Amino acid sequence: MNPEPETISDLLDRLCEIVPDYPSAGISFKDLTPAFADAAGLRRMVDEIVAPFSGQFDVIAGLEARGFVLAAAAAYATGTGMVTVRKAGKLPREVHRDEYTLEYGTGTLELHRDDVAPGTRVLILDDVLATGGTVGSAARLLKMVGAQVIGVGVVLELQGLGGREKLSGLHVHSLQLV
Ligand SMILES: O=P(O)(O)OC[C@H]1O[C@H](OP(=O)(O)OP(=O)(O)O)[C@H](O)[C@@H]1O
Ligand SMILES: Nc1ncnc2[nH]cnc12
Repeated sequence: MNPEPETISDLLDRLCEIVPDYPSAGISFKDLTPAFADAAGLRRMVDEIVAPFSGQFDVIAGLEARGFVLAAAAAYATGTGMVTVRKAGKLPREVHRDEYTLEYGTGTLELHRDDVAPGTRVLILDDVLATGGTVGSAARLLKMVGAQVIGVGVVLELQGLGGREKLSGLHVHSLQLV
């Protein structure tokens, strides 16, 4: 008899490393690099993160840096393009800029003004949703160019940090609550 297939939750428990006090004291850092490095892990995460949004998006936005891994793979798998939402100072042409706060600091995200045409339906992907600062910022940038954010996919949703509440009005799909 075949063994039961591993659930996505069991897979993530196995392939996510928890690093205490990184990048600063008191933060329990969820490191998904082992899951990205695992062939079956990467495939499961990508397939399951886009599944609820099938047919609803024209392009996938990846949030620097770990969101790029998921977004590029998901764009290839679904036959769409991928847009990079980057940390400040990395994009060479005219950008929109937005400042935000996250669990362990503050940041600035940028999006090229012409990378997404008005009316484009965009799915945002990232590895972790914590306070929602990063995804909220990306959603504002996409709004500035007239795009329609149809949803947000994340691998891990950290509970108790208010991320989902901050993104009220957006369809947020997470593979695991931690
Ligand atoms: O919901 P939030 O509180 O905004 O936190 C989530 C964000 O934090 C991490 O990125 P980080 O800024 O550490 O950047 P990195 O991916 O470049 O390491 C993570 O990859 C998310 O993008
Ligand atoms: N605890 C955490 N682990 C990994 N990424 C994060 N982004 C924000 N908080 C995080």
